[in-house]
Amino acid sequence: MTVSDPKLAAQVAAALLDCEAVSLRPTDPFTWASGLRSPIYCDNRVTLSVPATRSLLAEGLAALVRAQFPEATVVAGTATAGIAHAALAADRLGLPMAYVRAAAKTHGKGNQIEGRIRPGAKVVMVEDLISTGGSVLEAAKAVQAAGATVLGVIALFSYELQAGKDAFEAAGLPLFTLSNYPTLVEVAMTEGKISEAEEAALSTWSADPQAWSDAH
Ligand SMILES: O=P(O)(O)OC[C@H]1O[C@H](OP(=O)(O)OP(=O)(O)O)[C@H](O)[C@@H]1O
Ligand SMILES: O=C(O)c1cc(=O)[nH]c(=O)[nH]1
Repeated sequence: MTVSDPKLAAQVAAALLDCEAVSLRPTDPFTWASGLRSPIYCDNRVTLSVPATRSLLAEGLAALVRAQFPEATVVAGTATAGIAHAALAADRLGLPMAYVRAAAKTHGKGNQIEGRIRPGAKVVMVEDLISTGGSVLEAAKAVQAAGATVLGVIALFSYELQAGKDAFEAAGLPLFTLSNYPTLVEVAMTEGKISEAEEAALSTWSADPQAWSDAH
């Protein structure tokens, strides 16, 4: 898991805080896609409603593809929250775009992959947010099963959980993100957007998210 530009990581963290994408609810925890319960939720979907932030993220993702995966032939979003960001980045890159559902449709064409990913394509997966990595890595498996090569994953944000790091290592896929949890907390503290008590609570959670989840 790599943040390639610390200055951009801080800028993206500040933008997420500014558009109120980040919520803290320690006494009424969020349930994540993985089933983990958490005191924090980062709703990157709201960035689509803020043009300046949306552009910052799209430019950042496109730059990641140019720098890390110049051989990419397709940009593929993970349904649903990764789709729009993949489309915005693909448009800037002039590359084909597709998206991958969590499961194949049970009607219509029965597709899991929408748009075209041909055998031999070199695909960069786009996700909005990485917690355990389960969603995007399942989507990557569908792309591989279609005969394409997955070069790696890019995302707006990662919690940097050990479970996520292990999952990417096991899948043999590199992950590059625009920002991450440590940067978010640092910027939130510097800007006075979280109190010392909230920082301490988040620190307890991030030291062992599974234990925190089990206890809540
Ligand atoms: O790394 P993971 O543990 O898989 O968690 C992250 C995933 O969870 C969220 O999706 P969600 O399932 O809430 O659906 P959505 O994208 O349709 O909003 C998010 O958009 C990621 O896809
Ligand atoms: O793991 C998740 O489901 C998740 C966490 C988070 O902070 N934001 C989000 O959209 N999903």
